[in-house]
Amino acid sequence: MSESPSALSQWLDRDFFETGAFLCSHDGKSITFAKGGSSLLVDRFFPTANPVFYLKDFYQESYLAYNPISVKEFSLDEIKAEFKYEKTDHSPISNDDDIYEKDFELLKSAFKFNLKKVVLVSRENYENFEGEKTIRNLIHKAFSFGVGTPYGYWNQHYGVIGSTPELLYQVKNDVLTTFALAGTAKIGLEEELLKSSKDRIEHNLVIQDIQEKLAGFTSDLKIDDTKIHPYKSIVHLKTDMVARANDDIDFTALTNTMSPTAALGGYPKTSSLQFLKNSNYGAKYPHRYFGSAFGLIKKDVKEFVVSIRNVQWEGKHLFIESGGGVVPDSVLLKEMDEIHLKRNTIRKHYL
Ligand SMILES: C=C(O[C@@H]1C=C(C(=O)O)C=C[C@H]1O)C(=O)O
Repeated sequence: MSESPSALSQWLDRDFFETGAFLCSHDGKSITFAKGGSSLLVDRFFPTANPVFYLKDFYQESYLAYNPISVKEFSLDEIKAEFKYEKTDHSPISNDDDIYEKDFELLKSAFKFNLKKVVLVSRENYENFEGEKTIRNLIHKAFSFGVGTPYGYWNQHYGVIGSTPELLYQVKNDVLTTFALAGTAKIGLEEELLKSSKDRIEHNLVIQDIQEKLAGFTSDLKIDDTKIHPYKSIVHLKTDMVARANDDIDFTALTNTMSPTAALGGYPKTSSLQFLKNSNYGAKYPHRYFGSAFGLIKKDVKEFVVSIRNVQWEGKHLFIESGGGVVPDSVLLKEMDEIHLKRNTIRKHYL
């Protein structure tokens, strides 16, 4: 007897592979898939009860708003049964590590001014996005990664699929959940990371940044102790934060204010973004979604993750971006190692 097709395989069609999205909830309990429909550039979230996905521009207060034709929740078992990996070759063709080095030197002199931390990024490029085959492979990989929150979004021009360790915020009922995640080491070096003053400085700037930003939107903020957070072959410093959300919260304003936090932009926000826009990397890639907010607004939950630890594509061209926080005490070779640790963890699993 042949097996009957699952609800997921019946729902999947060409629309999904042209424009689609998915997001796993922070507690891992529900996985929302979306297909078809269109994306448009907006400055404000829609006042609608229908679920809408938003991807923020890293540098600007504007969003790609994705309003799908069909939205459905599927179980992890259904997803794992549907999306299988089909072998393919994505050899690296180039990277921007030379630009990273130049920006690192520029930044070191900029620290004399009003800057405490900037998150510099590099990327590696690979051959050949292959449409449905690549999307299926990447979805399989995002859900078999083992840590983080699987997410993805694509249209005919741009796409991103990954499993992120970082929640920007979740608001459920009147509770806002978030955390500071910054400070990185290889697995096995947990004690050194907890004791590293450079990593503590980077991390505490993220706590301070989130605390300052939440002040206008929440009350009763509680900040937990800083702990180790494992992510495959990497460990991070993580501090949980929870607050009571104000009744009249404006989610566009909250997302604009929170993103990017000092974990992805820098501290203070305005001058670090100014530095990044004017950097060699910013000049080469003036349009950027890496490290920005991606999320879902629906009636009872508002949830945004930070778009990192992913594979992205533009046209046929695939790439992985990775970054790390730079403070005045940072050393170039160590920062490059951190970028390579993050990049290799993603490349080994996904490509
Ligand atoms: C920028 C990335 O990660 C971010 C930067 C970190 C750091 O500087 O230590 C740690 C976690 C993330 O907040 C990335 O994954 O590329």
